[in-house]
Amino acid sequence: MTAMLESTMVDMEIFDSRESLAENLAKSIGDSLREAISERGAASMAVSGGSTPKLMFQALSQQDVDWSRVTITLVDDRCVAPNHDRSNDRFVRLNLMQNWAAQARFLPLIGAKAEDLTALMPFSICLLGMGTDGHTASFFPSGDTLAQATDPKQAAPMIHLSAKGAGEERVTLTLPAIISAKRLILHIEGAEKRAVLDKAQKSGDANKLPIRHVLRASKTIETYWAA
Ligand SMILES: O=C1O[C@H](COP(=O)(O)O)[C@@H](O)[C@H](O)[C@H]1O
Repeated sequence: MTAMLESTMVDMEIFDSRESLAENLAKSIGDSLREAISERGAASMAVSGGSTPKLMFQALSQQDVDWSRVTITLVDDRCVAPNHDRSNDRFVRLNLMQNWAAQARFLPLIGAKAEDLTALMPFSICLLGMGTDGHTASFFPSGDTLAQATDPKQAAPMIHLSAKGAGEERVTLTLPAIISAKRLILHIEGAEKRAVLDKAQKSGDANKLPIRHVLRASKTIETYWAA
């Protein structure tokens, strides 16, 4: 299914089960990583945390890729210790940096230097998630630096943000860093998130459903969804 919003194309791939989505998305990302390595000798990938990508990360970690040529960083993280149970860094290390993918290089977002992130851009893959409040990355409604984070002319690749609904202080890639990715993927699951995405594709205030900033600024976003 393809939906059009202004200049954005939302290509939605719908799966019968979350397991099938995880397998298919992992294979597709594996293909893109292999292609980037064969064309440029290296690949870079920015991934989201939360809970949704767990199964997909486990499948991706078993893909036959020359992981020693892949650098992985985060789309966003909570400013907590790397062993904290709400750390996206920890989530990625436990679920993605395993099996074959243990050979990949990991660049934690907390403490990353702007030049180290810029060196990875444009990312071969940028994998986004979305909360039921319409946040993506750490673009939270009412975030104190939401305007700077979503400024299409923002030169910094990452920024700190605090918001009432976000819990801890956050660090997030900025909009230009996200939408410049060669492949931009949104992975969401469940009827509630599907309804939020449907709503976000209609006109309305982007600061209230911040996924709209990405939808409106990117040309194409591949969306993977399962109930
Ligand atoms: O806060 C966050 O939430 C989103 C969505 O997480 P999920 O648990 O609903 O999958 C996630 O994409 C983001 O990386 C995370 O920091």
